[in-house]
Amino acid sequence: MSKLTEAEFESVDGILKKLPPDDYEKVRRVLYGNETSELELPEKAESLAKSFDFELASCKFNCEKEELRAPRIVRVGLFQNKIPVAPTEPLIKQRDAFHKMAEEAIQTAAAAGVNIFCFQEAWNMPFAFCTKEKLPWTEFAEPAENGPTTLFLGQMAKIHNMVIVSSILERDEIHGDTVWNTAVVIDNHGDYLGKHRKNHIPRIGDFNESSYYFEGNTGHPVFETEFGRIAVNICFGRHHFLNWMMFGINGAEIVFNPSATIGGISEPMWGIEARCYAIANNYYTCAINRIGTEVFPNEFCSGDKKPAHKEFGHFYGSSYVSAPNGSRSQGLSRTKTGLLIAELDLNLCRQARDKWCFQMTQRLDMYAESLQRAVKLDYVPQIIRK
Ligand SMILES: NC(=O)NCCC(=O)O
Repeated sequence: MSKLTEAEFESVDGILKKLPPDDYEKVRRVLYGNETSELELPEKAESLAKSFDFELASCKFNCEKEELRAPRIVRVGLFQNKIPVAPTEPLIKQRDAFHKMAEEAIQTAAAAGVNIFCFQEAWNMPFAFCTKEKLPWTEFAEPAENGPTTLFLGQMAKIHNMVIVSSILERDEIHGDTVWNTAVVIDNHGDYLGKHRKNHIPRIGDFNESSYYFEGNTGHPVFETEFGRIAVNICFGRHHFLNWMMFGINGAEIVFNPSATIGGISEPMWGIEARCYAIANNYYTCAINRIGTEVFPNEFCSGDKKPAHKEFGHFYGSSYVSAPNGSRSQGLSRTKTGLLIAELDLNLCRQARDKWCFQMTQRLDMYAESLQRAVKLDYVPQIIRK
């Protein structure tokens, strides 16, 4: 079933581009908004991507020049990947393979001038929560501040003067060895800047992660980096509009959404959600999804009356970037490991705010007061009846 799905088609954009050019341009404008262009990437980036067998795509968003503020140009790199070796391999072999793949991706991103690089959710392990088994999978959990992956990426960040957002399974050794789903932000000097723990934990289909970790307790941090103010809304958090809103209220200019999701659950929503909240909050959003079908050693059930199985569907990639004015990049492939480079001018956030006045018209005080009442046990919904 999933093999068939994987082979189904390469990308939505690939199909759209089969339209006659005039028709394509009309459809593109309505579906994707303001025109964007491709970047001219250095030959080195192209040849590295080719040698590592990644798709390499790019997008530049247009922004008006201002007289009093200089442009604030930032390049982001979104990396979507298959697992490089099977989940049946020894863990150390798996971890080394993930790190090798990361090094190749970051090297390629550096050659393309990337300032901020972001991985998909739990990028350095198979997405094994569907199995409901603890060992060996919880062995992948490591301290956010100084675990082997953070230390390794710290070196990469320093060498390449790049901020790196690394979404991993965290082991909090100080607080009872608890496990969390966490995004670690490493600054461009290679130092740990901070972390954010996934706020909303799915309980849908095989995405039943709640027996591994609890809902995050780190609020909605925005990380001030040399390349702009960034935040991370991890996977299932993208369905929660208040989650997105709080990152905006705290001043985010780019919100990354590292994800792991399969076609059977979310594909029709994928292109809408991160883009919708870029519009609502007038910041850039970067949605990154993993790729491929992961086959686990033991069968597991999905609670859907179907026979037990060893995999739960195809992760469809399709990573993309949306701008504060609603325009968006094309998506990466549904089937290939890939790197999307997008050039953003952060001035567009304020330009979109001045145009649409969403912040001025949003009436937060009214909703704060209504929500205060709505969460009370004795709340009576405001319904008018005859
Ligand atoms: N990893 C994760 O939260 N997946 C949930 C499925 C979805 O939100 O599409």
